[in-house]
Amino acid sequence: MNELAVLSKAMMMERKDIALSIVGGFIAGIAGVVLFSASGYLISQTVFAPPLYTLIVLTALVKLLGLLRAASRYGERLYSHRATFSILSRLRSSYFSRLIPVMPGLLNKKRSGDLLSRIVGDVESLQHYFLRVAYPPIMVIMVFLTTVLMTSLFSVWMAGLFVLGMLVAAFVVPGIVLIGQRRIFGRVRQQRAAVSMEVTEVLYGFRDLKVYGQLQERERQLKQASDVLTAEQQRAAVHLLRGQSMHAFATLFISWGVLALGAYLVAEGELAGVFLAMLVMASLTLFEETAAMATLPAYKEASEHAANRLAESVPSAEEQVLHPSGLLSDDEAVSAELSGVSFRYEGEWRPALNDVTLTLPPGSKTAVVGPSGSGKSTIVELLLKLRLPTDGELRLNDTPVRELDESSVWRSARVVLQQGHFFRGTVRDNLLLDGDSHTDEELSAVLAQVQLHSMKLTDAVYEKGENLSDGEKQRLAVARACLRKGRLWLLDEPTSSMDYVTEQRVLKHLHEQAAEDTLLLISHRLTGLEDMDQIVVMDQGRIVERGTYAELMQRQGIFYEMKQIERQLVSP
Ligand SMILES: Nc1ncnc2c1ncn2[C@@H]1O[C@H](COP(=O)(O)OP(=O)(O)OP(=O)(O)O)[C@@H](O)[C@H]1O
Repeated sequence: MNELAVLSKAMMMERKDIALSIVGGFIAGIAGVVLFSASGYLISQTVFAPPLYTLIVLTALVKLLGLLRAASRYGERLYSHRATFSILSRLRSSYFSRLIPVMPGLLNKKRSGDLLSRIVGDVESLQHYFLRVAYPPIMVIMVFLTTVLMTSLFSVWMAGLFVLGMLVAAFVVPGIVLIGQRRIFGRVRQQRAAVSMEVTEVLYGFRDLKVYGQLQERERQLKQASDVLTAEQQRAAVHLLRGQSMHAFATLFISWGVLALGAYLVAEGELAGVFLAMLVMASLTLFEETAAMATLPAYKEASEHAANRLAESVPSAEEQVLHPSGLLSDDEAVSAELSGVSFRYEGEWRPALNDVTLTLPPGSKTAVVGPSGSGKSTIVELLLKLRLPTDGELRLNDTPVRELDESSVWRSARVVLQQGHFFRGTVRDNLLLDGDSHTDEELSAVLAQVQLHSMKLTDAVYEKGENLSDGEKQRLAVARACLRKGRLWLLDEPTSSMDYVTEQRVLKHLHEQAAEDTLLLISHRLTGLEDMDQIVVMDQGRIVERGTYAELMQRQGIFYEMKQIERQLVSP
């Protein structure tokens, strides 16, 4: 299902508000046409000095129509905007729910700035679809047909001219506006994506750009891209205004035509003169209602393009594997089994994991060691179902991971990744990330357990944890994991930036808390691994050695050599 199909579905769900807004818009449109026609008729009638009650009735009717028009226009705006915002929120949730599962792979292909531009700009563009694309033709057709029907009661010729005018206003003018529009709006979109990319690059790389003396140059490029975007947006706005002016000119021209034809029909005795002003006023008001048709092609094109861009960044609902329903139980420690698992990142020729077979029995403690780039973190990503194996099978609690609901996997896992993310807010906000409720006493106790005794829950945390040291960030990430309920601990170098004493205390606490759970620890240091049930040594995506600490030391293989090197480095 692409975004336009999602949009249509969302519109169906808001059908009550949409129906009410159509009724409101129709009443407002017809009330406007009748109001101005009645005013024209009233002015013409006064020339014949009619009885006072005629004028009183007409004046009262005009006032009543004025009130009706205002009230129904208000209702139309209220319901149509309410429907629009509900549709927008449905679109956002639908887009995000399809985006999240493919996010890790997507960031490999798209720059985050481009993705941001899609999430914000394109989803936002779709909000115009109902108000500016789907709604105006319905309204115009309803108001127009009713007016033509009423006009034909006075003169068929005049009704014919109205039809001609409508063809010009609804097809010819929008057709002309369409010429060149794709190019102009395409450039705006392209440039908007370019600016988003520049902004994210400058924001993410601010410090490095500054230190390497490149900041000014990047700022200059950003300003340049922003200036080009402004110029393109101006061009697009001028294009839209040109369309609107063309529409105003064409409809005014048609009203002059109505006046000329009316005068001719009056002179020929085919139309009573008292109706002339009424028909001219009706045409002026009717064509005012069609103004939205002039900008319709622009919004239609923008919405369709946005829908395509969104559809291209996430697989459609049909393409996605049916949402698996398997759940991991929180009551028992999780078991994991990788059988001949290989994994290759998209676009890479070399597999990050190559025929890996590994079992993590429930409640076991496993350490994974090995040189940088050997595939250790990739195992964690697969266990978290952030990515699926290219080959082989991965089972959690004896269920193939493909059949498990991702949220259930994430709920069962306590994760500390190498680069944990911290949000702007307080320490408390960052601890309560998963929405679980914990008392302040519990939170403070966990902070103490991870050796953050001096940190207060109200302490500020800057964006990306800028005001915390790397070791503090790691301890806060460990605290976050400790507060969760899952029975599978996945710790990717959780203590690499801590001093030796703190590291030992934090690891001791982790072992105590995870005593009954399954734990996988990726470690760059080879100390403190004596109590592990198994140690797995990886190199170039393969498991090259495995066993307990004692077994590996006795075998005097790769682990033993690594240990000797570490010992020499620590005490030369
Ligand atoms: N997002 C990615 N896209 C493409 N290749 C990747 C990606 N992430 C990792 N790789 C590659 O996959 C291989 C394994 O990476 P992985 O992060 O699993 O290694 P690691 O053993 O955890 O390394 P380190 O100890 O440095 O964290 C590396 O060659 C790396 O370049």
